[in-house]
Amino acid sequence: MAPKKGLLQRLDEGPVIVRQLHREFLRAGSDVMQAFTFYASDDKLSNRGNESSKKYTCRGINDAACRLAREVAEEGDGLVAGGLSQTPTYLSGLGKENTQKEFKKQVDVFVENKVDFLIVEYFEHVEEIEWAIEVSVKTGMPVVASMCIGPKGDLHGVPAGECAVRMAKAGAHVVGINCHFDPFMTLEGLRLMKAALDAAGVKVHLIAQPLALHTPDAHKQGFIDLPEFPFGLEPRICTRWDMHKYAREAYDLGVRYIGGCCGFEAYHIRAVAEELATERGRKPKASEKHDMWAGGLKMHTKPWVRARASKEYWQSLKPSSGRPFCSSMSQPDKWGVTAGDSTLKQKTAITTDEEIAELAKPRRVMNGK
Ligand code: MET
Ligand SMILES: [Zn+2]
Repeated sequence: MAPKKGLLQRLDEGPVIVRQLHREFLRAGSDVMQAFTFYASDDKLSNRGNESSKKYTCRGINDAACRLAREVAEEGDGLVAGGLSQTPTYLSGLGKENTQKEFKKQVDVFVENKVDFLIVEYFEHVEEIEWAIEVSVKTGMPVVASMCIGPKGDLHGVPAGECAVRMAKAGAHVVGINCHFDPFMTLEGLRLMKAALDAAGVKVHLIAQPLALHTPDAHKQGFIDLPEFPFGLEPRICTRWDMHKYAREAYDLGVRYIGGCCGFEAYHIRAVAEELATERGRKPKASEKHDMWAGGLKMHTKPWVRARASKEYWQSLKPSSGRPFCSSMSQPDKWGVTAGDSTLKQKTAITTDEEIAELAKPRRVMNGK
């Protein structure tokens, strides 16, 4: 008889690869191995509606993710964080008790795995994140809370500053913004948060985990409404030089948890860590084979490329896109722009075949025809 498979083997969809992904970021300078637990609540996993998803449970995924993150964190001096995010239960209007039950199941696994802290992230509604913070602080662990909002506030119309104050008052030790907007729009939102926290006399640390994508044309709901979301966003990717600028601006603003969300690759994090090497008192491991500010180009065979081995050159570069028929800005999806305050409303607003057909049409661009 074949031996029974253990949990990790049953969930074996490439733990080697997951470990390696953590490892790349650890070497690039990440202090935190954030376990891959995003959206891994039971209600979300069963929401996926396909047969194969049934083998994935909140407990199974979160447990395996925590173990893998810890294994790699121990290869350096990394911390492990377990993350919670928004739930279908909240969006379906099923109320506080049911929503908190979903959070509690995830948090229990994080407690059992002795993660170093919790990240409550990617919430569009401040009310829901308050419920998540409430459950999280009961563990006694440090709680980081970030919303996927921009300078225009949450999807119920609560301003960014007020969201920050409410997250802090709910008990979060670090508050801020993740995902949905580019680094510079995210920092705009954080400026508003900082001002409101200062005005309210509330002392907490700040976190930024922006996209590694330029989104100057995004509206209230961020990159979700861009026509390129989610599979055509590559032309918007930030360069490592954008990340140097982001890291410096974030630090100067007083942000001390400076990270990244969708689109970030290890080299982006290395740029952040190198920009702040003096403040951090060290360079990342990956910098042993990487000269800052393109120093390695001094060895290039072509003299005009050798001439680019300078901070000034890369800091002032305006990179071309190489796409002559593309505009720099898109027209965000009209549902995201106009549907207003709640994702719930947006979901129910789109009902007819005509509306769906309209949505599927290629989007016009702002500067073109
Ligand atoms: C859509 S935001 C995703 C956040 C999560 N921490 C992740 O990196 O997967
Ligand atoms: Zn993201």
